[in-house]
Amino acid sequence: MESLHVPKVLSFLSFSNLTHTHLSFPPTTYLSSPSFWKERCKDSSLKIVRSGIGVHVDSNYGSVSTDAVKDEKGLILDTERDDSGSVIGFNLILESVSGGSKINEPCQDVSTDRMEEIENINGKEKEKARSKHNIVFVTAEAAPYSKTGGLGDVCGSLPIALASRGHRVMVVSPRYLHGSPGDNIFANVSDLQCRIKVPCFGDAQEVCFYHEYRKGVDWVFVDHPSYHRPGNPYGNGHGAFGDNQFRFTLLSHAACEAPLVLPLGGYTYGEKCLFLANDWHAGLVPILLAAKYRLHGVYKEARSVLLIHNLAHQGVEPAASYENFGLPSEWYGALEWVFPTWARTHALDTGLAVNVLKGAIVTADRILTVSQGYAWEITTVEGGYGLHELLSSRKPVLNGITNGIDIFDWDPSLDKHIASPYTADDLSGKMQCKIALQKELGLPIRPDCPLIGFIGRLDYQKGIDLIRWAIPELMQNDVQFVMLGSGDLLYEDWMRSAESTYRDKFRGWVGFNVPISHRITAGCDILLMPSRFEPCGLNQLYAMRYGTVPIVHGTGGLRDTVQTFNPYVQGGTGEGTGWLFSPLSKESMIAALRTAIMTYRDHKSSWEGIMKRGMTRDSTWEAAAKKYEQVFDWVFVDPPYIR
Ligand SMILES: Nc1ncnc2c1ncn2[C@@H]1O[C@H](COP(=O)(O)OP(=O)(O)O[C@H]2O[C@H](CO)[C@@H](O)[C@H](O)[C@H]2O)[C@@H](O)[C@H]1O
Repeated sequence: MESLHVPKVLSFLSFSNLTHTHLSFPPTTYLSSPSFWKERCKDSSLKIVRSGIGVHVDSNYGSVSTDAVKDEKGLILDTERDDSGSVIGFNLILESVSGGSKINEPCQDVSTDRMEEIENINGKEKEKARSKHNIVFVTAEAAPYSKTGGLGDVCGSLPIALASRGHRVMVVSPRYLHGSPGDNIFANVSDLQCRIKVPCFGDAQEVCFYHEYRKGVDWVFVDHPSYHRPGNPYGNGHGAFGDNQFRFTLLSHAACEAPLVLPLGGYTYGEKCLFLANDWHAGLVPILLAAKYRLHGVYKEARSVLLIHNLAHQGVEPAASYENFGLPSEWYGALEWVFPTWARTHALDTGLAVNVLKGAIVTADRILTVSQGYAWEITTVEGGYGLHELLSSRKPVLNGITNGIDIFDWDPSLDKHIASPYTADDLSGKMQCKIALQKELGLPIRPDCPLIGFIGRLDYQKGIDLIRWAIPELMQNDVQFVMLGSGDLLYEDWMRSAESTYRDKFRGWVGFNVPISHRITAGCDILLMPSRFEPCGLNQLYAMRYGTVPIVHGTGGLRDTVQTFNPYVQGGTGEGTGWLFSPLSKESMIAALRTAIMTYRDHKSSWEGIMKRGMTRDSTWEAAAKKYEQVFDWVFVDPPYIR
């Protein structure tokens, strides 16, 4: 997907300087808070127009703060002046209303109008969070603006769910332009006319911000020429972009500035916010909070949560590139990463590298993954990708919350991409979808023939090699098989050749196509997911919602979300929503498929029961959002992990 893929077994890395207890940096020699503002302003085209009790900062669009400044106890002091401007008193303002600052007005919370707008999303009263936070998602992808996989889906829908529960939510992501009609997705974003300079890669890099307020969420896009090129967010047909470290360093720096400098809806988010850093691309965010901002008295009340969607990608770069991050040199140890001898390329290779995700793990206030099963797996040698010891050391603050899905985007009764709508009460439309899919793909139209689907990145993670290995045997059965995916060129070529080998049974659609993914999800009877590891997995959730029965390897989030069919319980009606197989072998996968096909053919009512249980299962973000809120409450109870 992106950056360096870290070899699976890195169990004997140097862990010196890695854990919290090992983090020891020289005492800070940084300037106090007002001076820091001066420093920031030098870097970021903001300028101090007056200093004294308070700090006034001017940017391209106006003055950000007022006389208000935090004292040691976390209260806000607002000065009261007479007509001549002399200070005649101070007012204490409670923390709870210190959410952000309106340009040229005293600090106060987000406006009531705006809150009501957030509350009325989807036109119905929603259950509200007990305590509301200013939340800043930082992510390389957010659907519908950008998506290569599940990260985009989650960052496109979880923020909306949280906003609808009363939180103030901003998503910061790059403004990718590819020079294609797809760029139209940014048609409604507006230039905030805010340019800042961020210190990294040996210079002050200028970025600017675009914005769209949609579904209660502030979608903020960082703009820089390095985000404008053909391909996907991480690379093109020639592989990953060589400057991804630069592109995502920019993103993280810009995201840290956004709550301070962007007057969204008239108010900045302010310093008391919660950063949700997604995967390694945003991994610098918790590091910057600890290494730069907090040391200068900024973001002392902010917290960071690292949300791991996939531990296999860590943002590993040569050690010499450390200076590019714009971090103090004494923080090198937080990102230091040493490859084992066998993974080095030549005799003089010392194996020294820097690892952004590792840095985030040792600085974030809490860590989350996208299922409970995966939260445990990443603390094991097999699932930890070299980081298991470090993650184990942070177990007290490590949790897993299973992803939800966007139930409006993925709703078979409303889906505009599919041939015919259907519901759990009336499944007739599903057969129409199957016939339409067979027709579209040029397969023989055979309503009774089990149609098996696969959707996903053609990647080692997804067990695509197992499918390739199993296809000759599977194709001896009376089944049809449809695959949609892109990625590894070897497997793209194999899909094309399998199509000509099994003309009446196999179709391989090479590419990334959202409407087709909906049609496959609706038209197939079975969805196969032999993932080697799967932090959560979304396709099995979509499949169940569409009455398509998942057959999955029992790992991570797949094991947490799919329940194997058991016909002997519930008075003979059975329970379960699909089949889990284990171990990950061709034999066990084919055995599970055979069981499913036999059930499909010979036990129609059992099959319908499996479909309906899947369709009515709760996969909403609403349930997941409540669990996120619990973690948000915990993170604010604890002091910052690195102070
Ligand atoms: N060729 C194609 N055309 C159209 N759509 C395609 C496609 N290939 C994939 N998709 C779509 O991309 C998404 C993939 O989501 P997944 O959760 O299955 O995997 P991914 O590994 O990207 O995400 C990582 O992050 C997510 C989110 O946390 C975790 O669920 C997951 O386990 C983890 O690996 C789905 O919406 C799927 O339909």
